[in-house]
Amino acid sequence: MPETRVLGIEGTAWNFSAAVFDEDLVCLHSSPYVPPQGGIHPREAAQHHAAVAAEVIGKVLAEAGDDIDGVAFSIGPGLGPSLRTAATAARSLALKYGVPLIGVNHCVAHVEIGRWYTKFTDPIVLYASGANTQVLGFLNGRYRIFGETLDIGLGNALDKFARSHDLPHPGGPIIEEMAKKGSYIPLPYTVKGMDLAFSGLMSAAKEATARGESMEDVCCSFQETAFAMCVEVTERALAHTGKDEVILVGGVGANSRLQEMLRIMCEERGAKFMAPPRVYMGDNGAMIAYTGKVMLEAGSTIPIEESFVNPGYRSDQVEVTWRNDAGELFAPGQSEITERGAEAAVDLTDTDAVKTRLSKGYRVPELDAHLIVERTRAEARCIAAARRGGVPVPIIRDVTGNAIVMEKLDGDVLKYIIGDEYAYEAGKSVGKLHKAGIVHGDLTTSNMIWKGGRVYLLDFGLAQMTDEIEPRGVDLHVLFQTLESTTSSPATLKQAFCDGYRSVFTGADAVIGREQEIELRGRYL
Ligand SMILES: C[C@@H](O)[C@H](NC(=O)OP(=O)(O)OC[C@H]1O[C@@H](n2cnc3c(N)ncnc32)[C@H](O)[C@@H]1O)C(=O)O
Ligand SMILES: [Fe+2]
Repeated sequence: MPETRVLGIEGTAWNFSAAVFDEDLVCLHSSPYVPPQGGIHPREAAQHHAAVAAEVIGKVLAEAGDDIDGVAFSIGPGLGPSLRTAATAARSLALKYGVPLIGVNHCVAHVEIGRWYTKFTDPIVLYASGANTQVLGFLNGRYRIFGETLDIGLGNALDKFARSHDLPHPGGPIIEEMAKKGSYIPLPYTVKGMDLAFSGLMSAAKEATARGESMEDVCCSFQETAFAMCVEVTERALAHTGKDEVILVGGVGANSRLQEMLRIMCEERGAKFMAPPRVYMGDNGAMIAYTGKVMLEAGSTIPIEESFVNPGYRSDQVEVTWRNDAGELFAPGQSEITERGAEAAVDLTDTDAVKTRLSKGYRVPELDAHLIVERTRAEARCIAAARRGGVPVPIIRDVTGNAIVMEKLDGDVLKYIIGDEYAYEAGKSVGKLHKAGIVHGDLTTSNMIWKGGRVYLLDFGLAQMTDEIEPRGVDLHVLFQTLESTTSSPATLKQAFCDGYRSVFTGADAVIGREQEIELRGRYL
C-alpha cells in the first residue's frame, strides 16, 4: 500500500504552519506571528494567520505536490479566533481536494511528533509549552494526565515575567540566556500531589527583582525552581507506572537546562531520555501532519459539518485509535514490589525502619538540601499529628536532616490479605486521619499494615495538613483505584471501607460524595 500523505495545518497560537507528511516529513513552512509589543493578542494572531495562510500552504503544496489523502488541522486547544482561521483553511482544502478532514488535538500532536522522532514506544511525556504543562502517559486507549499545572502554563509564566521587565515576546529563550550568567536564590517551589503551580513563582520572581536581586539570578532561580518541579512530577510518574522512557515536548522543551535536568533524572533511575530537535518542539505543522496521518490510517476523520474547534480540548479526552498497545502500567518483568520510589529509600533493621530521602542530581544543591530537610520534617510532623489523633502509625524514634527512624511494624501488608474486615478497619484509620486534619496523599493497600486488630498507615511522604474536602476525596479515590485494580470484589471492599470511615468521622459523607465526583471527572490520579 502506498504511504498516506497528509497536509497538516497548525494555527492554535503564535505560529501559522503547514506541512506534508508521508513516510517522513516531506516539507514544512511556517510564518510566526510576532506581537509588536506585549503578549499574543488572540484577534491579531488570527488576522496574521488569515493573511499568511494562502502563502504558507501554497509553498507547502508547491513543494510536496497536491496528491494528498487528507487534510489535518489543530482542532484545539488554543485561542478561539486563531483556531477558527486555521480550521476554515483546512475545511476548504479538504473540500477542494475531495479528501477527508482530520481534527487533531494539539497537545497529543506535540506528544506524537516526539514519539515519532525518538522512536520511543511507550514513554512518560513532559509536555511544557506556553499554555500547557502536563505529565502524560498512555494507558488503555488514552493519554492520561498524571500531573499538570493548576494555574498557568510554564511558558506563559516565563513570558509574563519577561514582559514585566519590558523584554520582547517570547520571553522563554531570553530568560534561558540570562539564566546562564546567574546563580540560585530561593523562590517558592509548588508541587501539590502530582500537580504544579507557577503563578506564585512568577509573582515571587517579580518581587525578587523589585527588591534588587539581579535579573540573571532571578532568571536562573525561576528556571531551577520551575524545571525541578516539572522533573519531580515526571519522575513520580515514572515510578508510579514502571515505564522506562521519557520524552520532552512543547515550546519550553527547547530549553537546554530543562533537557539536562531530565537527562540527569533519567540517568539516576536507569531510564532512557530523548528530546526531539527544536523544529519539532514548539508549535509546527509537521506535528499536525504526522498525527493526522496516523489518525487517518486508523479511520479517525471528522465530517466537515461537525468540525467545530474546541478551545478547551484536553489531551485526556482524545480517543487514541492509532495505538494498538495497551500502554504499560508496569513494564514486563517489573511489579509494584520492584517499583523504585522516586523520593526515598527505606532500610529495615530488626527493630527499625529508616526512611532516607534521596538527593537528586538534577536539582541545584541548595534547593535539593532545602527540599529534603523540609519534607523530612513535614513528614515527621504529620506522623506525630496522626498519632495524636489516634491513628495507628509507627512510633518515631528519631528525625535527622534527611531521615526518619521509625518503629518497624511486624504485620501483614493489607494488599496481600485484603478482605471486608480489613477494609473496615482501614476505613476507621483513614477516617481518624482525615478527622485529625491530615491527608495522606498516597493511600494504597501497600501502605497499610494489619497488626493487632488495627490497620496502621505508612508512608506520609506526600501527606499534608489541610481541612479541604477535595484532597480527602482524592485520598479515597486513589485507594479505590487500587482496590479496583488489585482485588476481585472492589464494590464490597469499598462499602466496608466506607462503613468504617463513617463510624469515626462526621465529615465522611461529604468526602465520599466528592470521591464519586472525582471518579466521574475521569482524570487519572
Ligand atoms: C495550545 C497551543 O497554542 C500552545 N502552544 C504554545 O504555547 O506554543 P509552543 O510553541 O508549544 O510553546 C511556546 C512557549 O515556549 C517557550 N519557549 C520557547 N523556547 C524556549 C526556551 N529556550 N526556554 C524556555 N521557554 C521557551 C516560549 O517562551 C513560549 O512560552 C500549547 O501547546 O500549549
Ligand atoms: Fe503548542
